Amino acid sequence: MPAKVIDCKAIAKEIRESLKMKIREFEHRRGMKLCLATIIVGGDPASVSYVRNKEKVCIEAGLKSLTYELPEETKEEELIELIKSLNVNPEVHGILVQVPLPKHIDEDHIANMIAVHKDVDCFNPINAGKLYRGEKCLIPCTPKGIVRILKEVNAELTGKNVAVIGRSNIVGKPAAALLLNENATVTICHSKTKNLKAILLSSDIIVSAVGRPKLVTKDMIKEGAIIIDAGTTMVDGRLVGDVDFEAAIELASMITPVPGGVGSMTTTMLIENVLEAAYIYE
Ligand SMILES: Nc1nc2c(c(=O)[nH]1)N[C@@H](CN(C=O)c1ccc(C(=O)N[C@@H](CCC(=O)O)C(=O)O)cc1)CN2
Ligand SMILES: [Mg+2]
Repeated sequence: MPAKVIDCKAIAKEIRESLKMKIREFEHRRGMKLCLATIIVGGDPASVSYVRNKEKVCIEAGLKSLTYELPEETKEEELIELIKSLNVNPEVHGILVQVPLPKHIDEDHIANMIAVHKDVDCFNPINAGKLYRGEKCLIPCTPKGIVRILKEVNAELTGKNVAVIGRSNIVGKPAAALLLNENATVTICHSKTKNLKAILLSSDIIVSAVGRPKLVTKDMIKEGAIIIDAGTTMVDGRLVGDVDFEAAIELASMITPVPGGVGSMTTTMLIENVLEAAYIYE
C-alpha cells in the first residue's frame, strides 16, 4: 500500500483556527493586540519572501506585525540597539530576527541580545539550553512543527529509532533534542556520517532537514517508516525535498510532501509561540 501523504496544510489550518480564538481572548484580557516584531537585514529575495509570508499569516490570525527592514550595511551595534528597544517595549510580545544576517554581523551576538521571554525562534542560548534540558521554553518553530505533525498522526515515539539528518541550530539539533525528550532513540546524521544507509534502514522515523534533493532514496527506507521531509531546494523552478518522494511513497507508511509539508506548520508554530511568549511572565 502506498504511504499516506500527511496533509500538513490541513493540520496547520486547524491549529490556526484554534489559535485565533486564543488571540482574541488575549486582546480582550490585555486590551492590546498580540504583537510580533520581525527584523530583516538586507534584501535577500528568499528571506524577504519568508518575512512577507510570516507577516501575512500573523495578520490573518489577528496579530499586529511590525516589520523592520534594515539596509545590508546596518552595523551590528545598530541592530543590537533596535533589539534592546523591542526587548523593553511592553507592546511587543515576540521578536524574530530573520537569518542569515549579513556576514559582518555575528549571529551569535545577536542571538544573545534577544530577551529570553520574547525569543520566539529559540535563538538565545538560554532558551536553547532549556530546550536541551527538557525545561519549559519557547521551542523553535520548524522542529516544533515536526513533532506536532508526528503527534497529530498518532506516531508512537517512545523507544522508536529516529534518524534526524542535518545538524543545524535552527532545525536538526533542536528536532533531535525534542524527539529525545519524547523518549525516542535519536541518531543525528550529517555530511560526515559514514553509514547513513544502515542507520536509515534501522529507523522507524526519518526526519530530514538538509536541503539536498534525493539524499534519501528508496533503498535507504525501512518498510513502514514515517518520513518527515523538512528539506527544501529549488530544482528547475520547482521546490523539492530531501527525499525521493515518488520512490519513498511505495515503502513508507506516512510521508510529508514538499511543498505544503513541514513549511506549512512553521508559521503556525510561530503564531503559537508569540501567544506563549505573551503569557510567559503573566
Ligand atoms: N529567524 C528565522 N530565520 C530563518 C528561519 C526561521 O525559522 N527563523 N528558517 C529559514 C527560512 N524560512 C523561514 O524563515 C523558511 C525556509 C524554507 C521554507 C520552505 O521551503 N517552506 C516550504 C514551502 C512552503 C510552501 O508550502 O509553499 C516547505 O517546507 O514545504 C519556509 C521557511 C531560515 N531563516
Ligand atoms: Mg527553516
